[in-house]
Amino acid sequence: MFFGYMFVDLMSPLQSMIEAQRGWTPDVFGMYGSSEFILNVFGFLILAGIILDKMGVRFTGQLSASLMFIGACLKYYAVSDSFAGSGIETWLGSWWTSFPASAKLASLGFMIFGCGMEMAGITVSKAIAKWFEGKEMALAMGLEMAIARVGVFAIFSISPWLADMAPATVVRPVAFCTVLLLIGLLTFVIFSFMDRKLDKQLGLDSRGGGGSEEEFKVSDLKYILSSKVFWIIAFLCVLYYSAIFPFQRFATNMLESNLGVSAQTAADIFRWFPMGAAAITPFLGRYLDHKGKGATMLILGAILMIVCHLTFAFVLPEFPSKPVAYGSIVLLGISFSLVPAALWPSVPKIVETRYLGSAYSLIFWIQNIGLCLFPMLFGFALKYFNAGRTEGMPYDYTRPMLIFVACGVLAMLLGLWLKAEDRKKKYGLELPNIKK
Ligand SMILES: NCCCC[C@H](N)C(=O)NCC(=O)O
Repeated sequence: MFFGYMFVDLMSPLQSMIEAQRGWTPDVFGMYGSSEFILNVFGFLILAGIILDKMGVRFTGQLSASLMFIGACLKYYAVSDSFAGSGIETWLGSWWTSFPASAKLASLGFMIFGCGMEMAGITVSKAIAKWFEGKEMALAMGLEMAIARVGVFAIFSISPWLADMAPATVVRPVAFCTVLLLIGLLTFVIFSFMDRKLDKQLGLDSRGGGGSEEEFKVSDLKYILSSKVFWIIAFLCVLYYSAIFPFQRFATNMLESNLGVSAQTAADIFRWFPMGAAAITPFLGRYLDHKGKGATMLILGAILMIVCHLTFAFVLPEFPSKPVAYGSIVLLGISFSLVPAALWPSVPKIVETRYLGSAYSLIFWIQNIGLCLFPMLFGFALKYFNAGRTEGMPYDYTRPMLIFVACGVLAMLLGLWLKAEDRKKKYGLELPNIKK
């Protein structure tokens, strides 16, 4: 997950460079960002959940890590100098000419990578639920997410540095992260040996099932889909994350534009966002394990996000101050700890273990629809509200940022609804995970 999250965001601090070197304008950049989720949205994630519940975490984990690596190799080729001037480039550049050939192939690679990445995400969640059921599950999930966030911090630091080495190029960071993904694949193979040992100790079959639980059937999906609380969690997830991950891809340029600083300085400021989240998420996970209050954390997280996005939209353009930027980034980091720390461990409380893979995949699927649409929507809004901008001028982010504010408001309302449902139906979302 560490290397996966690095790969996802390696281009985020390089928006200006990729625009200058490969002609990726903000709308192209936004569409490239969305491509990570396209195949998932068109059904791959549902299939991934079924594969996970049928085949178990070992097979699915290795398959997903392989897809991530294959997608990364394709993206590397797309931005490499050997692609420039090749026959494939000429052909890809001959249609839909406003979308550069390199962006088309990079997007295809990112799509394949995205299938693996999301499949790995649900696999890791199910594996943690399997290893830590009735124990420190939220802490374990919090630590996993913290490691992923450190990956984002690392790439916001490393990517501009690698790219800026003479001769400045976007190819170097892509190559670096592709190698890391190969190492990631190998680490999952090692995990698989450990997981097989756990199954032997627990007396489970080769896909990690066969204990007291019944086997998963595709028709079981109806139990998940007919649950109201499942839909509340799924919509809260899509709204919240749609205002985080797509924002993350534009945040460096937003800070560059609002503060009038270089891409490197902006990335140096923004990288503290995932780092703040990484530092706090495990503590919140531990708090949840021992004290509970999951639904309350979701509401609080959404409120903090609204405050931060309003600050980016209205305060920073008027007062381009670094302390204000740092303050909002840290607050957003706290929000980004509260919501994930509470959201993912809530899922095993509302569905049975045998369809946990499918439940996570359905939530990820709905979330991916948002993650796919919002970078495009935001990219288009940015271009639309900056119609008169000439090359080299900063972008005006004020009105586009209201898209993210609206997501936060709706997520907060869903959090309140979830808390009310939990009070009525006693799902235990406000209760601790550790059973004494
Ligand atoms: N590619 C970055 C998006 C990851 C989305 C993933 N479905 C997810 O929600 N992961 C949990 C998290 O909090 O990062």
